[in-house]
Amino acid sequence: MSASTSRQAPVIIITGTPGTGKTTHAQLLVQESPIPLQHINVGEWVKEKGLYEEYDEEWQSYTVDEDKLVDELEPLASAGGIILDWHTSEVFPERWADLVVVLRCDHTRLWDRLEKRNYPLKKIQENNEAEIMEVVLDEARSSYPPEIVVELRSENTEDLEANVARIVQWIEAWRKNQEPSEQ
Ligand SMILES: Nc1ncnc2c1ncn2[C@@H]1O[C@H](COP(=O)(O)OP(=O)(O)OP(=O)(O)O)[C@@H](O)[C@H]1O
Repeated sequence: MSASTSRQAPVIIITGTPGTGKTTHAQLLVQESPIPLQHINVGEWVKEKGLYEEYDEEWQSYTVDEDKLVDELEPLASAGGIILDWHTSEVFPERWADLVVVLRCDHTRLWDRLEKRNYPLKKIQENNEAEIMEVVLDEARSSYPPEIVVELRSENTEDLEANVARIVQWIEAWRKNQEPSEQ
């Protein structure tokens, strides 16, 4: 059992290869959730709060200072009521997580989404390969108990809406579980 028993609201991690739809899901979930949730786009946080060691020009990405990141997020995770949106999950301690959603997408569709962002070819290839090899899914499965890791397809709007509805149902059930049982 996670540390959630002392929280009023859960910690939901939404992970997946870049472009699978984490931010799109998190934004809709904030709107649909029966309880207030704060969406933390971890990549943006890292930039805004300077939680990185350096900027890698070649890969056009930041090398994250993971210790600083975890320290910064700790109070928020302890309080609960957050969605952590990031392409990697193993950095977040197991005790934080109540639900880990891993978004998946067909790799050709993913390629198109990343191309639209004008990513360098190398970065598109790397992400595409990671999606095919299930890197993010494997990482989540090796970092959290299997019963809290859910793999969901994110190909189209129907998937998006169904996934968010499913997470909302999970939140309702989580809330019920937190209520003290009647004697
Ligand atoms: N289920 C979906 N149906 C249709 N379009 C989607 C879906 N998921 C994502 N997209 C589209 O794909 C693009 C990338 O989505 P988004 O920014 O949410 O991905 P991400 O996983 O958060 O990426 P990153 O890790 O780089 O932040 C956006 O243009 C978004 O509209």
